[in-house]
Amino acid sequence: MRTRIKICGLTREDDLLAAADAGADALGMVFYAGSKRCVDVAQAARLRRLAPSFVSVVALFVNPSPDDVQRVLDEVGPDLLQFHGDETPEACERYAHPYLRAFRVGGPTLQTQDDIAQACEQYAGAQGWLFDSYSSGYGGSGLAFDHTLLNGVPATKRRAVVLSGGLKAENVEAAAMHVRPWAVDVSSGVESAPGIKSAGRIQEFVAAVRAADARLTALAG
Ligand SMILES: O=C(O)c1ccccc1N[C@@H]1O[C@H](COP(=O)(O)O)[C@@H](O)[C@H]1O
Repeated sequence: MRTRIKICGLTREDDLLAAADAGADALGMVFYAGSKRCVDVAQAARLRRLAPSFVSVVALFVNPSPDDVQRVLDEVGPDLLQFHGDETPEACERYAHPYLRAFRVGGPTLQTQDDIAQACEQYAGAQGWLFDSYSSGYGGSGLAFDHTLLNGVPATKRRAVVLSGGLKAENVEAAAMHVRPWAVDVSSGVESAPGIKSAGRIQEFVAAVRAADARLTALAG
């Protein structure tokens, strides 16, 4: 049992290296002008080159134009795309590139376990389903949601589940024990200011996830 960890919203070289050194499996960069964590393509390409082998790079978009996504694919070369807006399945799949579909749980169309089950079915082509909380912006709010709604995810699809939304060192162990996701994703919870990560907070977050893994392994054994 090893819950994968994505650290999102990286904007600085030192932060990216701190996340990799702490044991992150994935490093996220935001290409959404409405975010305080938005990076331009040139900076993202520099950051991407620093990512060590066997650590994935994820490019996050909110309702992007196809040209913008293609430019990031060509110039940054992310391993995964993350669509965090209102993109249709067709819009996510047009690049023939693996992607995460983010669902903003608690929003008008995602209120119940059935709503979530339907959303998962609609985006069956996604590499993973990322569950974030609904907020007035599109994400990175630091807000959590009712994790019991994830009982709507088909039981056979645990490997698709990425839990996010308001996670931090203080709550991720309990959240991982309850949801048992494949991966967790965090942005605000490891920051000292928007877009400025704290190496100490990242290390605490990773340690808390590993504590959940140890407890889940003991329970399984
Ligand atoms: O990080 C952002 O600024 C952002 C902007 C727009 C959409 C998504 C964004 N981040 C993602 O939001 C979730 C939750 O973040 P938090 O830990 O609650 O701050 C996470 O998946 C980020 O990748």
